[in-house]
Amino acid sequence: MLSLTHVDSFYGRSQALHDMNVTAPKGEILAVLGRNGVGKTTLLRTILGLTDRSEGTISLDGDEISSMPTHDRARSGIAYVPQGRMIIPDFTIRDNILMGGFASSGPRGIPEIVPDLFPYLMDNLDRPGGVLSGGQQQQLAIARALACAPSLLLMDEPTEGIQPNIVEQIEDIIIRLNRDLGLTILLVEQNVPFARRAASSFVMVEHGTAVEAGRIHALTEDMVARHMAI
Ligand SMILES: Nc1ncnc2c1ncn2[C@@H]1O[C@H](COP(=O)(O)OP(=O)(O)OP(=O)(O)O)[C@@H](O)[C@H]1O
Repeated sequence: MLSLTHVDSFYGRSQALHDMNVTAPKGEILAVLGRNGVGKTTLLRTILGLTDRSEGTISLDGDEISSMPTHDRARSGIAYVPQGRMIIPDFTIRDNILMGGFASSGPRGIPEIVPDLFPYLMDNLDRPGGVLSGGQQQQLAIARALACAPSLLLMDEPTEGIQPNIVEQIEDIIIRLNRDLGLTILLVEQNVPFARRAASSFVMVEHGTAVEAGRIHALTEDMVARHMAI
């Protein structure tokens, strides 16, 4: 289980998270919902220690991680699929995947599940990452995250900017990562129907804090309208 208790987080002097409390049960998907700019990405970055400073408690499976440097948080089993995917275009698909393994202390290589989940990537390991479509790059970003053998995956709008006919494939893969591999996933998502389909629980973020949270069936249309409508 991941839990954040009374977490504040800062970029320089600017405070982006205020008294944030979040619980992500082990082996479940937690949907992180809210409008643009409310602090969802900052929440993921804070869990990894990537903001300038944070206060409060962050614990993963009972271990306090908030004083650890980012590389130790990655070693403790946290992987990140960032918004925009951040593929290195001149690196091959193979090297982009292997790069993820350097974040872990375990064996390095292409994760066993990759051929099954992403046959196209396996068939094109020597092609540069930059030639891939948005959907294929998202697959690559997920494969790279899996290369550090994580127990917790932080995913930032994984279907954003992807062709509609590929979105469903990515969604199914995210659900498989949870159901088949047992990964705990924090899923930042604007697509509420997908969040309802995939997640067991949700947290609604506004002004850098959690304003609603609960099991996914408790997410009402009224909450969505109040906190997500533009
Ligand atoms: N590197 C940064 N330096 C300073 N302020 C930042 C930085 N990144 C984000 N912020 C500010 O922190 C607040 C939260 O931004 P964040 O990107 O976490 O929101 P978000 O909910 O993920 O939005 P989006 O859906 O647009 O990514 C915003 O006010 C933003 O301007």
